Amino acid sequence: MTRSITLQSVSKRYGRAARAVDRFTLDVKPGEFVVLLGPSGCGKTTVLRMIAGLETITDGELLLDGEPANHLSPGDRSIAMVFQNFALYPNMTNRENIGFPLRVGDPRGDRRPHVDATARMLGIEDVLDRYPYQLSGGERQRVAMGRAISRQPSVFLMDEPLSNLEAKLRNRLRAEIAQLTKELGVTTIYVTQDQAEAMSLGHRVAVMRGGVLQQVGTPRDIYAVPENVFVAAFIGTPRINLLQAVVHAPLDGGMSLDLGRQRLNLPEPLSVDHQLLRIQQGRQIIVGLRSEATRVGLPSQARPGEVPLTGTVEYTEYQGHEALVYVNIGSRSAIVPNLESPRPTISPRRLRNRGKDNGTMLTRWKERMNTYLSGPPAILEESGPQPYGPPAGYGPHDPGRPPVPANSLVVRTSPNLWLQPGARVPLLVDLAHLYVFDHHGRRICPAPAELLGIES
Ligand SMILES: Nc1ncnc2c1ncn2[C@@H]1O[C@H](COP(=O)(O)OP(=O)(O)OP(=O)(O)O)[C@@H](O)[C@H]1O
Repeated sequence: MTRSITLQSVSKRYGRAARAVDRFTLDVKPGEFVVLLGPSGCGKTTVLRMIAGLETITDGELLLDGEPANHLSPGDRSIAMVFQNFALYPNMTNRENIGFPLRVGDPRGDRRPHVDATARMLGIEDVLDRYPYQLSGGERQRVAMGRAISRQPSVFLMDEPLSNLEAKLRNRLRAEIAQLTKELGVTTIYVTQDQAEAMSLGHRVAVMRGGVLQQVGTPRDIYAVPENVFVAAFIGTPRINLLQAVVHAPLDGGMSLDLGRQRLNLPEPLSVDHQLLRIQQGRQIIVGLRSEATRVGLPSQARPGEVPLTGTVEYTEYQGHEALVYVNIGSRSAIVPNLESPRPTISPRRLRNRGKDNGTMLTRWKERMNTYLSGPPAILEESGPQPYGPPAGYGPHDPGRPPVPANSLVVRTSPNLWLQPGARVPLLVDLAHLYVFDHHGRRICPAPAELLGIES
């Protein structure tokens, strides 16, 4: 049996602290595999524990198969949890560990065939008669999964089950988990901080920040149409280039995005998406370009929709199958704070005003917007010369390497194109891959469906 899970505006407050989870709404279909993704402390585990019944729900409603479930005890929910630190009974063999849930259900039943079948599925038949301390990390995690499977749950909740394992094993087990949950067809919610893991495992991915759900969608959708700058920056390697810019839209001339020392000219006739940028005239915006949106090429080689820029090579990172070139184009990066560890916060002003004015539409709207993004998602202010240092998330950096300017644009190229630091390079930007975010961090290009009058 597999079941649906619905969270309707669910919140969790621990004591008097700010909400660890804030009005979280999600509908998980029977048999679906949904990944909760976000940095440390954003509330993922809390959501999982509320579904399992290990944490009470402060506000909102949990439905299992459409039935209210807030009041159900953990034992009545038919849910199995797998944690990152494999909680096995040390004084039981692995066979006894896997068979334990069966023993609880039917003390006299013959558990052997079931345990053997589960162990075969997980490839751990050889270690069944050993104790957990005699296993490798990967084997122990498989036994923990085996124990979860023997309960024949209708829901799997997995809390970073692979994070303690080394990279190769993690990749292998990741594939096994995908296969296993598909075979079992059990509804699964999987928590991780690793975007690559989320993208490869989830039918859908729910991105969280500071207790607030930012976006939920298929991996393809959240990569291709991130709703805000936080999602854009959290998904994808290398991290998306985010540049401070100003919309330049004179009444009598062409429209462009001013990046500092140069402009991205938007070709005429303007696309609908670009026409909608006109209302941002003179405003600070954020331009997002993934590394594959820009290539090294002369203006004469431009394909339709590509516009030229130039830059100076700062550094090249050889990756084997490709090279990442860090190019200075004279622009300034927009910094997305809290990508690593946002914490829910309540502003002192909100605290002071609490209780005084809780009625007006404007107040409620402001609250909703604040909650939606949980603090400013990007910093645009000039803050003097930026320190040189590798931008976070752009791959390994060892201390012996030359410093990489924080403002450089990362461009993906062929590994055969070796560009020396200091070289001037012509670049072509594919405007089909251009993102623009407003100063609140909301995506305005490609235009949100509701602005275009499209039902999403
Ligand atoms: N029992 C608790 N009492 C008080 N605060 C808690 C408790 N459990 C979690 N929190 C707080 O709630 C917030 C969300 O924590 P949670 O563990 O859900 O985040 P997470 O996204 O799962 O983090 P991680 O990826 O590091 O496990 C954090 O600020 C955390 O400090």
